[in-house]
Amino acid sequence: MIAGERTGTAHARPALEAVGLSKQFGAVSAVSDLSFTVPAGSITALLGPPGAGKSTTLRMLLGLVAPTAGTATVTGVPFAALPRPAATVGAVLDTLGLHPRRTAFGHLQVYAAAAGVPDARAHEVLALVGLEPAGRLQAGTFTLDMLQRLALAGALLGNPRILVLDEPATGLAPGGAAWLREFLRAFAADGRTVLLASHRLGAVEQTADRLVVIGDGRLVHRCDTDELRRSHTGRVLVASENPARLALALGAEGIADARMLPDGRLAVGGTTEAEVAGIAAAAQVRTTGFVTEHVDLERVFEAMTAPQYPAEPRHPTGQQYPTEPQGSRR
Ligand SMILES: Nc1ncnc2c1ncn2[C@@H]1O[C@H](COP(=O)(O)OP(=O)(O)OP(=O)(O)O)[C@@H](O)[C@H]1O
Repeated sequence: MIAGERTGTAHARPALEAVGLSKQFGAVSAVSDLSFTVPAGSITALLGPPGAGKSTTLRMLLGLVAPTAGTATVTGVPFAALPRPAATVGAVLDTLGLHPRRTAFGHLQVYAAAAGVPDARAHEVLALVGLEPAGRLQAGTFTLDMLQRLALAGALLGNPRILVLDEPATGLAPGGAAWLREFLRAFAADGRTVLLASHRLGAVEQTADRLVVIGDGRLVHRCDTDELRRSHTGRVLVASENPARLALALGAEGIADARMLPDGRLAVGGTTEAEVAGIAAAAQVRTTGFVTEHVDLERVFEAMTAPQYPAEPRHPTGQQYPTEPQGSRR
């Protein structure tokens, strides 16, 4: 079970939850029987290739798209039933819809009125996202980085407990991704919750502590980010004078993942060069060379969702590519 998954206690009520969620747009199945939870206090990433159904899922959670089947809840109730939605959940789904001549502060004033918060809060959120100096500039002059920050400021107006962000790192200037990571970590540090959607694991790997991977609208994989890293730690390739004896020595130390390569080297998983060197020295096996192979987690993610990269345009009948993603059988 993933850390924070439902345990049956009142405290475990998830911040966001999808149960059997499906959305059909005409002949297109955008989301199919999708279930996952976003525990309070977590930073959860909804990952999937373009067209996997991430935005549709976020929109269903936010009550902007009606599910064809299943339920989407925020703190246990449908979005529409939230007594104070702006104080519960803030969202950035895109950075469009801004009037180019209106200032950043002017935009936030409009949203503040809608959220029922005073104008002073607009200054606060501009400062929170590092945009205070640009508050009086027209949005039409903004870079994509500034537009992303302005959209985030808007989502923060109601001081929500939950943030839902679609591709929040897109267009951020150099250093912006690190800034966003620190911002979201601080946001979650006091028990608040973040759900962010991305098509790239690399964009969220350092930020999210949980991953929900979808492909073709279906759940493909769910895990803690640490768990994914631990299960793909790479290998140490070691050349030695007596690989069989080294393998025995490693096994005696609980390192069982050692395979002989055709060139006579041992490929050892779940360890480090230093550890293998120490065990070899203790077993009096002379080593003659080490190479550490690192795993590219982005490739692991791509492999999970590979069947969802159709060569041809998506076909509603699903006949041009597998209808059941490989990973969904896990
Ligand atoms: N309003 C709509 N009408 C018809 N089809 C839609 C609509 N919205 C989304 N779709 C389709 O549903 C599927 C999932 O789209 P969605 O935007 O949810 O995926 P996504 O994972 O967010 O993709 P991206 O990363 O490209 O935004 C796609 O095939 C898309 O074309």
